[in-house]
Amino acid sequence: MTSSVDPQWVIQAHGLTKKFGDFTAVEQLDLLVPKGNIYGFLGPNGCGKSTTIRMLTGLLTPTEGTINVMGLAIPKQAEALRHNIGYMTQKFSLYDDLTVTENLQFIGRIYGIDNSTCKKRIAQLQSTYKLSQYQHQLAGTLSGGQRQRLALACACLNQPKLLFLDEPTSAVDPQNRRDFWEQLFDLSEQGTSILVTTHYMDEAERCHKIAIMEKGRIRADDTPKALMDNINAHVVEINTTDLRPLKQALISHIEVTSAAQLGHRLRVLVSKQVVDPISWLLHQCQQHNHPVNLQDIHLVSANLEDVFVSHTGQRVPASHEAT
Ligand SMILES: Nc1ncnc2c1ncn2[C@@H]1O[C@H](COP(=O)(O)OP(=O)(O)OP(=O)(O)O)[C@@H](O)[C@H]1O
Repeated sequence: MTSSVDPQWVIQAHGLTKKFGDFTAVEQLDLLVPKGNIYGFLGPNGCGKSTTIRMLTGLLTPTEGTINVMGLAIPKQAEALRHNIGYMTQKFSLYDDLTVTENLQFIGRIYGIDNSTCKKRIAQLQSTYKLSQYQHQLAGTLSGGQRQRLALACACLNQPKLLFLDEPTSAVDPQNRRDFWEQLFDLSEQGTSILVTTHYMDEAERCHKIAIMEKGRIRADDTPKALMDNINAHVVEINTTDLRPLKQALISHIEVTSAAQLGHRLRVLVSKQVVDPISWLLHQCQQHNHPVNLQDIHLVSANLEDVFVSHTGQRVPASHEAT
C-alpha cells in the first residue's frame, strides 16, 4: 500500500519523536524536503540529526509521528524503501579487508543486481569517483578522501533517487570536500534528492535549503539566503584592542546573543529588541571603561555561522568554520 503524499516532497515527516528511555532525542519534528533538492541538516553534536536520519530510512522506529518517504509509509514500508535510497553513514561502513571492487560487488549482491549490470555499473562508478586505479586495493588501506569516494560510490550503486549522507566530509581535506560537493551537484542535476548533515558552514551554504536543529527540535528552516536575510539579531563588528575583557563584559548582557573574536575584531550578535545597536554598544563599551570610536564599530551582513549561533546559542567549532 502506498500512502497518499504530496509529490513535491520527497520526505514528509510530522510530529516525529524518538525517546530512548526517559531521554527525548528528537521531539515533535516536522520536515518537508522538496524533490530534487540538496537539503542540509545542521545542529550541535547530539542534537538528533543521525537519529532523525535513522528514523527516515526505517532503521529506527519512531516513538511518535508519521513519515512518508518517496510515497512510502515508514517504517511499515521500509523494505521497499531500502531499494530506492542510498545511505552513507558517518563511519563510511566499508569492509576494510575487501578491495574497492569487492566492496562494490558486495553491495551489488545485497541489492540483487545481476552480474553483468553490476559489472558495468561498478566500472562507471569507479571512473566517476576516480577509483579505477585503486580497484584492487583493500578498502582499509585507502586514504580518507578515497574511502569517502568509495562510500559515495557504494551509496550510489543502486542508482537511488534519494541519498542520505550523514557527515560525509568529516574526514577529508578542503579540496576533496569541494570535489565531493561537485559530485553531489552532478547527482542533484540528474534528479537525485539529497539529505546531508554537516557541521561545515560553507557546505551548509551550498544547500538549496537547510534546517537547523537544536535539542531534538528544528529551530529554523529555509534557504541559506533567507535565513541570513531574516536573522533575528543585529550583527556588529568592533575593531579595538583588549578584546578578551570587552567580550566577557558584553556577553553578560542579555541583549547580546554571542560575541566572538576574529583576529582584531569582535563580532557581536545583538538582539533585534535593541533598536539602535551601534549607540547601544558604544554606551555599553563606555560603561565597561572600554571606550570605542564610532568609526571602529560597524553593522555587517549576517553569515550562516551567525544564523547557526543565533538559533543554537553555540559557536561553530573552529575546525568546522568555513574554509
Ligand atoms: N540507541 C541510543 N540509546 C540511547 N541514546 C541514544 C541512542 N542513539 C542516540 N542516542 C542519543 O540521542 C542524542 C542524539 O544523538 P544523534 O546521534 O542523533 O546526534 P547528532 O545530532 O547526529 O550528533 P553528532 O553531530 O555528534 O553526530 C544523543 O544524546 C545520543 O547520545
